[in-house]
Amino acid sequence: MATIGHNNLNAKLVLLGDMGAGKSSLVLRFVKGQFLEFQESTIGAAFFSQTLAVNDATVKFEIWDTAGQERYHSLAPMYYRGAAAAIIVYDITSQDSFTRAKKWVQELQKQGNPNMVMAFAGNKADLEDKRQVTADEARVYAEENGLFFMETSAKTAANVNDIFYEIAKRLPRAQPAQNPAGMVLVDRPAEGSRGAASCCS
Ligand SMILES: Nc1nc2c(ncn2[C@@H]2O[C@H](COP(=O)(O)OP(=O)(O)OP(=O)(O)O)[C@@H](O)[C@H]2O)c(=O)[nH]1
Repeated sequence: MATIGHNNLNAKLVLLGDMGAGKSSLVLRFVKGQFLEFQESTIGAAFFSQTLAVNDATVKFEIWDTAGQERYHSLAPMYYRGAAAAIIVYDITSQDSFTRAKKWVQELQKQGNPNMVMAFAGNKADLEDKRQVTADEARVYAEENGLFFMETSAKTAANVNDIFYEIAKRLPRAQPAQNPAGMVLVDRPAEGSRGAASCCS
């Protein structure tokens, strides 16, 4: 969920997509400005955080980078449950990864937070000569499903900060802080003083 207080917003964000699509690479590029040609496959999930300034507010993303291997699929709800935003990633050089990404969208539409901001990222845009998924095909799909679409490259950094920035701008701002410390403090008059004119300014 996104929580807000004094113009500071905390937002849980999850990355989903086929193995090898470039989820970890996008996060590594966004959080550390790095890219590894041989990025290791994620086991389970990995957590990162990064803060962005957007207009007069700051958004602290709490990022869950999930593992794309099928054997980890059953863990995914733990990471997307309660998320304010998701980036569904496919690899523009792989039709299979595009098909897999659409399955993730369906799953989020059925089981995710209904107000979730969803971004659809066609990654590896630097590999134009190996392209299997056209930008038009993905854009039409994204529009039909209420997602916003960008092609990205974790390798060249194209559109990487932009996709997080776009998400930050789209997060709903009207929500009051939701017990950030997990505790509810109620300012209740002491027993016996109720109704008395003894209170309290
Ligand atoms: N050319 C190119 N290669 C990329 C890009 N993004 C990722 N890669 C490469 O693709 C491979 C897989 O990237 P990862 O970031 O591990 O993919 P992932 O989606 O996190 O994979 P899992 O952890 O298995 O789910 C790595 O060798 C990366 O170097 C990109 O934008 N361009």
